[in-house]
Amino acid sequence: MAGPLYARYVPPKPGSTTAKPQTTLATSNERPITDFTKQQKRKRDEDGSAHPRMSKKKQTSFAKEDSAQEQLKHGVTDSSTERAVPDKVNGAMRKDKQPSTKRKKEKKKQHEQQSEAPETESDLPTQHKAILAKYQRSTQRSESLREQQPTDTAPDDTEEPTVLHDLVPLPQPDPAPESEYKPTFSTLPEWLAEPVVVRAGERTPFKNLNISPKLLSHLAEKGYENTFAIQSAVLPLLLPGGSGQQGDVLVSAATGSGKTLAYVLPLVEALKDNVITSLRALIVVPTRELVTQVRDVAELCVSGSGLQVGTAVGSHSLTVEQEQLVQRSGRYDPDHAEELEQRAAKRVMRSIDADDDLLDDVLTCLPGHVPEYRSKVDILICTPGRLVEHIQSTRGFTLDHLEWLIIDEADRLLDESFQDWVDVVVGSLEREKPHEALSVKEQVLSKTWYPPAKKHARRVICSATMTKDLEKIGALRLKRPTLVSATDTKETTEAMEAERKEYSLPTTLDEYAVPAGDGGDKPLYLLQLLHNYVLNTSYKSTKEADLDTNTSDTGSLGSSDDSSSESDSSSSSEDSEGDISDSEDAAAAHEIPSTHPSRAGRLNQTAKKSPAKVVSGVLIFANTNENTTRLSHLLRSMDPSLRIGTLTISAATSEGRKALRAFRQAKTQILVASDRASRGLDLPDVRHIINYDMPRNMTSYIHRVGRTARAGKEGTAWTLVEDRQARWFWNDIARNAAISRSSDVDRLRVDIENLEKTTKARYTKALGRLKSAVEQE
Ligand SMILES: Nc1ncnc2c1ncn2[C@@H]1O[C@H](COP(=O)(O)OP(=O)(O)OP(=O)(O)O)[C@@H](O)[C@H]1O
Repeated sequence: MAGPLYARYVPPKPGSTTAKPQTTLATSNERPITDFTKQQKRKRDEDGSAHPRMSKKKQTSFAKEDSAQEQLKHGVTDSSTERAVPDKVNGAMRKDKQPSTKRKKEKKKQHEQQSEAPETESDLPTQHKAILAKYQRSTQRSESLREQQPTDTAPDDTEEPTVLHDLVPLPQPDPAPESEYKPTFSTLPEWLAEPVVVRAGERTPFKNLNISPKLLSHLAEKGYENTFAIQSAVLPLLLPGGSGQQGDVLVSAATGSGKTLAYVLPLVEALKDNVITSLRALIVVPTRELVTQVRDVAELCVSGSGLQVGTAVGSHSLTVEQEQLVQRSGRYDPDHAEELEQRAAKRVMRSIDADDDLLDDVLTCLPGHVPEYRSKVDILICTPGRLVEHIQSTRGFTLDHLEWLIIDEADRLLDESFQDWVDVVVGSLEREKPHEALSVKEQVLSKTWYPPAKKHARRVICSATMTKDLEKIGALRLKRPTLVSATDTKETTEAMEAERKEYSLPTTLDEYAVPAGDGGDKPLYLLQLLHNYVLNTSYKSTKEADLDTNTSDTGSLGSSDDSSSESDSSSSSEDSEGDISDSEDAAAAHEIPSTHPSRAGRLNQTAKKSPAKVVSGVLIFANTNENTTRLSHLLRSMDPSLRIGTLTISAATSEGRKALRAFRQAKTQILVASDRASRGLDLPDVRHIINYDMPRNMTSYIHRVGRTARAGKEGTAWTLVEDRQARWFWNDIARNAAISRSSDVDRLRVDIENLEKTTKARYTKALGRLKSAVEQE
């Protein structure tokens, strides 16, 4: 049997005068048609019959083949009909079988015929005419058919409407509701994505926890009988014998929720039985004020236990601190001493170990003795920069014995590099202990095939605004971590989880936004706010009249009386505030009298308190040191009766400490501060926070307002909002879905238009004085 004869037609090259058919074989295993095939073909040609076993398809193919050969013989070009193409191949194949001279002659003849090809139809031979006529007929027929066919767009008027005859469409079920897409994956690790959430208000008596009686008595002295919510979740995890299985713990809870005690108690409980003093717990906090504050809590817990608490802050002299932290003595060890003495002698010759500080101490030791260092503290509370200094330059200061590493205000500490403190501390924790630092048991075991694994210093990481940045958290090399998250709000745990609230504000906190126009007269707004709503002092009579009679012209706050509401709404409609737009309008719905009668009542109570006795402090935040000092200066000269303290980052420690002490003791009623006071400070009786300058971000807002409403006490936060800041404030702070708050932020309008002339004059004078003071600087 012949192989399959597929061929591809190659059209003539453009410009060639002849329409010579070319063929290209598609198969390589072609072979000439066998004699048998030729005989069969010849027979078929003679009697017009097909091969008995030939299929119909093949018969048609042969018929086509013959007709094409006929056409070729008579010089019909390929382009005349498509159907001739495959047949021409066979024709060519057959020609291949002819001797080459014969083929050449035939080609020549063909060429001559084609070059003499007739131009008109009448010149064509009769057979060709018939083919051409057939072709033309078929084209005409297909064209007429195409014309008859209706187009898609044509309206089908002829179609009759379908009569259903009792056939009604079957009722179809409603489409299945598409379920809301909930990703089954998280980019966060499971422990971080799904924290242990503590219910608000969950309290446990301290005595029910694994706490020693002595510690319990210290707590009782302070009046602490029951845990706060976060403590009831964290203490069982961290206390010795608890359920924590020594894993690391991250604590995320609102400001003032008692995180300090939650980590100080367990570490004191765990270390209290140690006989030898060594540095076993390190508490890192961002500011020196916090160092002092945490030390107070630690001192309370360690009293009577023999544990030593030390501090390290950048503002103290390094040498003094070194003395306070490390005890240097000599140990009799003649072999080692000899070696060290030799090295020390070489160093004197400046040949080796120029930086080996240990050798300094060798020279001061008794003969045959080597220097030995011991930590003077068990618990060290420090700022990160100074810690790095001690690790790098204090002889004998080592973290080799560390069992607890606490990082408070972690998001802030991990955000800022502080001399790459994380890498230095973690690196120091992970290095192999020198042989001398090993206990006798460890020394013996270290010589075996299976030396004991280095003990992991347990990490406790705390913040009110815990970072979820894995890179930052990863740098701490946590082991089996658990995130404990507490909300001090009334929302249920489920609601919190559903809404994925990341931060929470204390339930006892009230928040107000005070529109301050374009910000040009912010000091006046502040003064009005202070006198009428916060301190309620010199303007008290006016204010009380406002609250009682609702004829206020100094602010929109009044009672829940209808007339008051009217005056409020009219005043707010008159105040058209440029770009405040929709967010502000929405916020206008939270104007105090109509929406929060309870809160208005609370504010009325505050306002009606005796003006003579200032019962609570006010913390005013400005953004920079310069703003802080200037504002403090301006307020003093506008109203000399105000007792004001100032706390800036640049203030010397003693100045800052003095300012804080005076404020704590209520010698000053107002503390104007930079963000130095925004983190962690636990100032008693701070009833009001005023954001004179808008905080730079949401985190900063949470920490600032968290200086009030602590430990279940009430507090109020006021934020002066300039027109250009309104949109950002309402969207990112006041209505931020990530913040869980017990009530909405209200807007309070403070009117400075109708201020008394004397106040305005005083303000202008004060500005003049400030200007000259600034010029003198
Ligand atoms: N169990 C308790 N009972 C009563 N008061 C407590 C209890 N625990 C802590 N406090 C008090 O609550 C106040 C706030 O505690 P703490 O300063 O530890 O809060 P915090 O969560 O660390 O706040 P921040 O995030 O602002 O640093 C402190 O005055 C502390 O004395």
